[in-house]
Amino acid sequence: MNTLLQTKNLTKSFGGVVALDNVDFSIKPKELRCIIGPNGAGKSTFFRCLTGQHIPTTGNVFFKGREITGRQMHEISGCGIGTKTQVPNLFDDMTVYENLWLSASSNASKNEAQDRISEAARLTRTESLLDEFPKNLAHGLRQRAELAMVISAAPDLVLLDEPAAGLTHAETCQLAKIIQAVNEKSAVVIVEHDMQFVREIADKITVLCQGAILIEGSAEAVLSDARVREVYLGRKAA
Ligand SMILES: Nc1ncnc2c1ncn2[C@@H]1O[C@H](COP(=O)(O)OP(=O)(O)OP(=O)(O)O)[C@@H](O)[C@H]1O
Repeated sequence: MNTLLQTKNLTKSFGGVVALDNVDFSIKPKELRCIIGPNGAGKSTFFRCLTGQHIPTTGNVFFKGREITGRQMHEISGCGIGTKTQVPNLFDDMTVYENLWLSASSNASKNEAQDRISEAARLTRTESLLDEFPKNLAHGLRQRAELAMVISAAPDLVLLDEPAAGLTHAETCQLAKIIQAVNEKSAVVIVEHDMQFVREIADKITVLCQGAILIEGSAEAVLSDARVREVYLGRKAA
């Protein structure tokens, strides 16, 4: 299987605003892709059309060759797509372990779920947090626990919406390493504003601008492209 996720002519309009305009996008299994773009480029809309938070106006989304266009979030996660939005997904009154158990046991036997939790905690370096309640965790630790919950379901694809938001520099560097470890098992698509984080982690980048793909390619080629500097990075990048 060469393509894990694919969109064809993906379009989303809000009244007269075309937020996403005929986007053809694809990623391979185990790929790590960052999606960047200026404010209003359509990044969140694209992310939400993949996760089931938005129903596309026209166009299609395929995952492992099966059409998933317009399916609900729980159906999409059941197909093997794990999503971490900016909205907290941990239950505050359950321990981190219990949260991970909910995710891991949804589609696995008891033993397998236990193994998945151990692996998710190891990859996200949350072993010492398993008995904690999420409400008592500082932002950076909570973000790691949230990621652990997502990967406890052993998804083939992990979608992350601005995972570095609100993190310190040290936490951001650590998150980059954690995501690279997660990427050894799953493909990862990241929508991100933090360019330092993108530079650190990105292998391949897709740039959205005015709802369409402006350019995509290796991080080096994309970040040095004049059009990208103009629309996204501006003079600061010079
Ligand atoms: N629910 C909505 N109703 C109306 N217009 C919307 C809605 N969501 C997004 N838009 C519009 O669609 C366009 C794309 O917005 P979107 O939030 O996807 O961009 P973005 O790249 O994620 O921006 P940002 O980086 O600022 O978060 C913008 O013009 C925005 O105003």
